[in-house]
Amino acid sequence: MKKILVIGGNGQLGHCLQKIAPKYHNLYDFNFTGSAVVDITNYDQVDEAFAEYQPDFVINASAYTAVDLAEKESDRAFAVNSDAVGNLAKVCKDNDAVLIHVSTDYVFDGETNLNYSEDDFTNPIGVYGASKRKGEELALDNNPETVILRTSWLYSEFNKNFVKTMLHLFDIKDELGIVGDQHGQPTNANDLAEAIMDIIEFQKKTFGIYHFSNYPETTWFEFASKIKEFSGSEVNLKSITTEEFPTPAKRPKRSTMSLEKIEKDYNIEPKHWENSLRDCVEILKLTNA
Ligand SMILES: NC(=O)C1=CN([C@@H]2O[C@H](COP(=O)(O)OP(=O)(O)OC[C@H]3O[C@@H](n4cnc5c(N)ncnc54)[C@H](OP(=O)(O)O)[C@@H]3O)[C@@H](O)[C@H]2O)C=CC1
Ligand SMILES: Cc1cn([C@H]2C[C@H](O)[C@@H](COP(=O)(O)OP(=O)(O)O[C@H]3O[C@@H](C)C(=O)[C@@H](O)[C@H]3O)O2)c(=O)[nH]c1=O
Repeated sequence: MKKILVIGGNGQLGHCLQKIAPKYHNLYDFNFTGSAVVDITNYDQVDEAFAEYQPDFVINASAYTAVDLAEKESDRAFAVNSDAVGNLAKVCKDNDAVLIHVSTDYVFDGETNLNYSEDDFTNPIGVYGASKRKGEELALDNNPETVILRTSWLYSEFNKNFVKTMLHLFDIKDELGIVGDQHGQPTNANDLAEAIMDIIEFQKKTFGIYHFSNYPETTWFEFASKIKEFSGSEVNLKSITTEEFPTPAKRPKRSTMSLEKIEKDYNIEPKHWENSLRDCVEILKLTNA
């Protein structure tokens, strides 16, 4: 049986992978590790994990994802999102394991009206995006046979994310201002977990950078408006500008990504974000999470 090692197994994506793992129990032996057991910046722990689990595939679901805090904790962000990823790619190469790594739309500056393709020029405007971009480069330099999935605006029923933040704020506020001039593609992390498994299952693998998200594009305001609709909240939402919601880190104005390459090479069709959002809000309503 092929073995899959998941690093960052307690994060949002890690939980979604844990959720679908039972579907594959006849095909793959999964090992989920959290940062307490495998700290990706501790290269000895990474080596020990490879020696113990001898994985055929490694999914890197770990990352430093605090976009605003990264502006102050740049060293930590680069250690986790760049250097450790470069090391992991090298260890995968040395051990004949295929690395599936996850990156972000925040590698782009967002100053375009078009959907970014995988080859488009990157120009991160914050520390988090810069650290993720450096991780992409180091991974591919050290191991060209790495699959990098760039995704965007992830949410799910697990951990902290925009959907859960909104539902919480809807409960405690009468009115909320949400930025309406930043465009992107919300993505249910459960769909990302499925796409990762589809790639692992795909026989004729191709490597490099792929974009994966739900589609089409929207704004944070429209996204919040649908969360409101699906949850049945009575909150009053107001579309505001980026300038009216100052944050320590800048966010791209339009980081929308073309999804053609993954469809062509891996036969993975994107799902409409509203359908995937509806599923998530239903789960959250049922579980009161
Ligand atoms: N969230 C989003 O909106 C988006 C995320 N992405 C990318 O998707 C991937 C998954 O993100 P998501 O699941 O949301 O992230 P989360 O923040 O939910 O989870 C990240 C996980 O990484 C772990 N981690 C942090 N530092 C280390 C470390 N040194 N060693 C091992 N594990 C560590 C954390 O564990 P612990 O807390 O125990 O330290 C946490 O469980 C990441 O690569 C992220 O950059 C891309 C686009 C959007
Ligand atoms: C809470 C809140 C946020 N906002 C805005 C701020 C920001 O522009 C936008 C989203 O805010 P958040 O801080 O939740 O999202 P942010 O951390 O920027 O999300 C990003 O996370 C990283 C990890 C990624 O890789 C990206 O793809 C993206 O998902 O919503 C409001 O306008 N009103 C509000 O009440």
